[in-house]
Amino acid sequence: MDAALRTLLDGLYADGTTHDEAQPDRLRRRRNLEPGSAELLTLVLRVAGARDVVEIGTSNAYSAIWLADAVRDTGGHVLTVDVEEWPGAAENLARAGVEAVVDRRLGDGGELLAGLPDASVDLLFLDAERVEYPNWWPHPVRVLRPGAVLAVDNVLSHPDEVAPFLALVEKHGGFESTTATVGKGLYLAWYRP
Ligand SMILES: C[S@@+](CC[C@H](N)C(=O)[O-])C[C@H]1O[C@@H](n2cnc3c(N)ncnc32)[C@H](O)[C@@H]1O
Repeated sequence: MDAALRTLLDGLYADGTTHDEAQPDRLRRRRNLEPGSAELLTLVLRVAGARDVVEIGTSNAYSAIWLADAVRDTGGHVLTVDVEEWPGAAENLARAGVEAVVDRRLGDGGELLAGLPDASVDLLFLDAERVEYPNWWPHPVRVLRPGAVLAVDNVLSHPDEVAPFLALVEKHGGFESTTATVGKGLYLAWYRP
């Protein structure tokens, strides 16, 4: 990542932290991915050579910018979806100069996944309302290509909320996984069906 983009991202993260500290309603907070988690996730993306990347939970596009910068190295693109139009999302993608590799949609993550073809995604990042993930089954796994990466944030900060989804993944089988003790806990799994 070039220094100018990192400066922009650091500014967005700092602004988001200030914003969220002053916002009592959890659902109105931006809840941006922690920088350490973004660094690890995008390193994994690059090492995996992931090209078709899907993010559920755009917020103001902080993590989408990280993903977009990484897919420029793999020749890929990012499809990111959110149920809400967050202030700043479009502007932030433009400021970062990554619009060409990002398809930003408004809608439900589960519906988006249900509409994707089988085995069409190289990296799926789930960063939305965690208790909804089991309702999306089997699509989070159905859409993964062999060798794809499944990433889920907040695994250590909200273990009870992600447990039902991770239990489905475990029961399905075919994953080599770990939870990185970075940020709020980033679950990373490699898919070998
Ligand atoms: C933790 S924030 C995402 C943060 C973002 N990934 C970042 O790092 O900047 C969670 C987001 O999920 C969105 N969301 C909640 N339920 C959703 C759903 N069913 N489908 C898509 N997005 C959803 C919320 O509107 C919110 O913007």
